[in-house]
Amino acid sequence: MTEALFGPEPVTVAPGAVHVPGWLDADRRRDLVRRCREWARGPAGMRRHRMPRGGMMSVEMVSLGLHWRPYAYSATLPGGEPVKPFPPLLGELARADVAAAYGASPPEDAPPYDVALVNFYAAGATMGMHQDRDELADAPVVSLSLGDACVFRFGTPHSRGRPYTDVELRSGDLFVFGGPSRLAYHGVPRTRPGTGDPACGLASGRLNITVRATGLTGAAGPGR
Ligand SMILES: O=C(O)CCC(=O)C(=O)O
Ligand SMILES: [Fe+2]
Repeated sequence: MTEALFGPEPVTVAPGAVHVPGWLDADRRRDLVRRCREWARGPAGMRRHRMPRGGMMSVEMVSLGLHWRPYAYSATLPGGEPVKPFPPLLGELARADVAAAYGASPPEDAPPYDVALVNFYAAGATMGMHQDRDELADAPVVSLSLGDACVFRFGTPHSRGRPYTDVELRSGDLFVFGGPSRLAYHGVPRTRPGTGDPACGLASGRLNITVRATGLTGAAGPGR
């Protein structure tokens, strides 16, 4: 493996969209899985959202910093309970992730990372093609994958259909999408049960963490 010899090499999938295979080392993977388990616990734990047309999402998710539901952020959960705080560690990690993907740190005055969505894919769970467009800030979205591998479908900002690239995301991989790809359609048409990484502490299923800058937690936003 050249990765073992040279370390993780970024692969540009589309302008501003970079895949860094094998980015998280084993200690970081284990630590993130342990943290995800804490974040997943109730109260304010993982839930499946109903889509506007009535169907349920197959992915379970919890958000940190602000509550996300299709398709908006709010400062509290629907029952008024507080949202789990955004962990500073994820903000620091996201900045390091952007630097690893783009070869340059985000500018000092970049909008701060303030929200993370933690998704759990049990066997059979999928995510349809969508844009991440509920954020006001244009900072790149940072995505970290743990556990089972998946097919991550990455398209263009223009349509949920072709052209797109299918990227295999494995445990420890980083994917960053910003710039001209910030609003690209993307989704997870399948995971690959049994291809995971039991040493990271996840016996089955796939975890994905996306870290985002919403531009909403300043004075005027719902995070106030
Ligand atoms: O699970 C993934 O890799 C993608 C997740 C995603 O697109 C999202 O949470 O908006
Ligand atoms: Fe997304």
